[in-house]
Amino acid sequence: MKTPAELIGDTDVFTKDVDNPAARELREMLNTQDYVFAPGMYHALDARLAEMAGHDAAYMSGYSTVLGQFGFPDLEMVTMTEMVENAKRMVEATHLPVIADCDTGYGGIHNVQRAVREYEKVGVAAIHIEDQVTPKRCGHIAGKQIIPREDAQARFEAAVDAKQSEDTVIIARTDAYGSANGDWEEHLERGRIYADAGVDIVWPEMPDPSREDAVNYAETIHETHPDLKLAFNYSSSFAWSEEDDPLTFQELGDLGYKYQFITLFALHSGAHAAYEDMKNLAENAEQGQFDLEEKYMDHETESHHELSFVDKFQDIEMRFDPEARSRIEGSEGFSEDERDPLTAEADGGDD
Ligand SMILES: O=CC(=O)O
Repeated sequence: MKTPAELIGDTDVFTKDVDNPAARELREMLNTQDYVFAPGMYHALDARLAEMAGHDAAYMSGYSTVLGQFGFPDLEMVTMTEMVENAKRMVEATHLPVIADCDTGYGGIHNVQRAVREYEKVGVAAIHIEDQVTPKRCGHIAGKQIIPREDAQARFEAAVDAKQSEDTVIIARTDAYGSANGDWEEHLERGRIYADAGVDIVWPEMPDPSREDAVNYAETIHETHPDLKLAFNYSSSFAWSEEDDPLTFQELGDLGYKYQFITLFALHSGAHAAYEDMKNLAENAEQGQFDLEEKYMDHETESHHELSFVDKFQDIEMRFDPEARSRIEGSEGFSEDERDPLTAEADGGDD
């Protein structure tokens, strides 16, 4: 028999070592590449597509998740549990390290610590936490406000302290510049304070795509923290293509913005494509399907059966179920030998 006090002893019962190989891989890339880039996305298939397309990492963007999975604006209406669940699905769907949005940490110090651990448990390589009040809002929706410096420092110290794997990467975002109660000097000072709190990367959220601000921030903070890695949001809220001379990824990498991402890249890409194709279908009936097939036949994304690794799952069936082989061979539909579901003579795999 033990008392609760004896049970907890000198150790924190909530602390369990976690191995985080994805975080080690991300750290290795951050230390050796000019920069690490991740497209923003919100679901498992996009994470797999990012890997197929040759990206370094997959970024579970908060805005993408709340809009893509719930249809909400980015106003912290989705819970930590729902965010972690989404991150878990993405981690399981790809070999890429996943960097995930952890908003404000979802409450006070205990919530922040729990959030760090929950994300680690599902295999996320890195999370970012910001210094806005809870509930937060997208950095580019008017009305954002930051918590006092001391509270923010405590938030980040608690996040670093909560890590179960020393490899897990903590990114501290400051929203000071462009908020209702912050300014440029606060933006810089908070970056320094968060770096001193032990975070791995500082993300200064910028209100516009200004080169001057990006350069100024990096040069100024590196005067006091020369080795500090920065993150840069090549934000989907800006019209980069309308800039006369937009910042380039390489230029940002040279400035020390070692982690770069485009928040809603896959969401915009998917929304645009799906809307146009659905409009065509609404206007032109089956011709809409013929036109879509023309776009994806013979393309890497042609087969949903291949994208979902059906043959691997059929192999597993055949290993564990003695009747699976004859069932698969004696029926119609996609199997390893019948790889092209669109042109297969007998195709029952139509879902
Ligand atoms: O903070 C970034 C995002 O929500 O995508």
